[in-house]
Amino acid sequence: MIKIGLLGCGNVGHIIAAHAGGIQITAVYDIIPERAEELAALCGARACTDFETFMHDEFSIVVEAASINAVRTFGEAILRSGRDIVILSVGALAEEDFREHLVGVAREVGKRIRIPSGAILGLDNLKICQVSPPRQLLLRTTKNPVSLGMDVAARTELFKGLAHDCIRQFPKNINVAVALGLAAGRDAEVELWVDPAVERNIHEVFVEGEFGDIYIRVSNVPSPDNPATSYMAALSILALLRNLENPLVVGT
Ligand SMILES: NC(=O)C1=CN([C@@H]2O[C@H](COP(=O)(O)OP(=O)(O)OC[C@H]3O[C@@H](n4cnc5c(N)ncnc54)[C@H](OP(=O)(O)O)[C@@H]3O)[C@@H](O)[C@H]2O)C=CC1
Ligand SMILES: O=C([O-])CC(=O)C(=O)O
Repeated sequence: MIKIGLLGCGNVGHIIAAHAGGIQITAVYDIIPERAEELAALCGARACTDFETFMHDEFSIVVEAASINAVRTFGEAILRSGRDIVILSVGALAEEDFREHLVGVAREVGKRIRIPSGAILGLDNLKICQVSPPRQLLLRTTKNPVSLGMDVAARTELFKGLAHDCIRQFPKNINVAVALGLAAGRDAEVELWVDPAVERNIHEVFVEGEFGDIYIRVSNVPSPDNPATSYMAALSILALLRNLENPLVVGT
């Protein structure tokens, strides 16, 4: 059975714990000790109120569902401890220097950084763009203003530009754009909209290249405890973990 340590005991942490069949969560850590204690009690893990104690527990993978800052702070130490890391706050890898450093550490110690598909689809075959660079790679994200803690009366464009700039301004709402860029091998263009008429987190991906045209539209149910985060993102981590040891690998 795969043993994981869970870094981040918020919304995604709770969904993972609730559906962790076949996966043993041995330790959990959150910057807010009460959250770690509450989640630990739910899933039979050890509650850790500091990172060092967490790292002393027995697990082979850390699942990060905390924040970009958590990846920046703990990513290297996790890899150097001999564990793989699954990073949901993938926006941390938007900054090239940090990304190259972390990937260099992973290479040096022979460990892996895994990026789940999260709240988007298509990361598998978007890797063709690393072979055949696309003419266009655009993500249009539309969320209810509540997801961004805003109150607006009409559909409004909050951002238009490149993913690495967008994630700086909206670190909890556009990790998907960074994941798309990492899959495709180039920074994605992003439009971020809020619309009081939509109930879901809608991600539309437009790609054009010598291979043809791609349009993907994902209409995600927001998670119960954090509307900025789609429920699918937590399911995606569970699917990744369940398939880790499967000898049959599906998707590019
Ligand atoms: N790649 C993707 O497609 C997606 C990525 N995400 C990202 O996944 C992450 C988790 O999402 P979600 O569970 O909804 O978020 P939540 O805010 O519900 O939970 C995150 C938890 O981690 C804690 N935390 C934050 N920073 C640290 C740290 N440095 N050390 C320890 N604990 C920390 C938070 O505390 P506090 O509240 O005090 O910050 C909170 O308790 C977010 O970064 C989100 O943006 C989400 C959806 C899709
Ligand atoms: O990518 C993110 O940060 C969150 C997101 O858009 C989603 O969960 O739909």
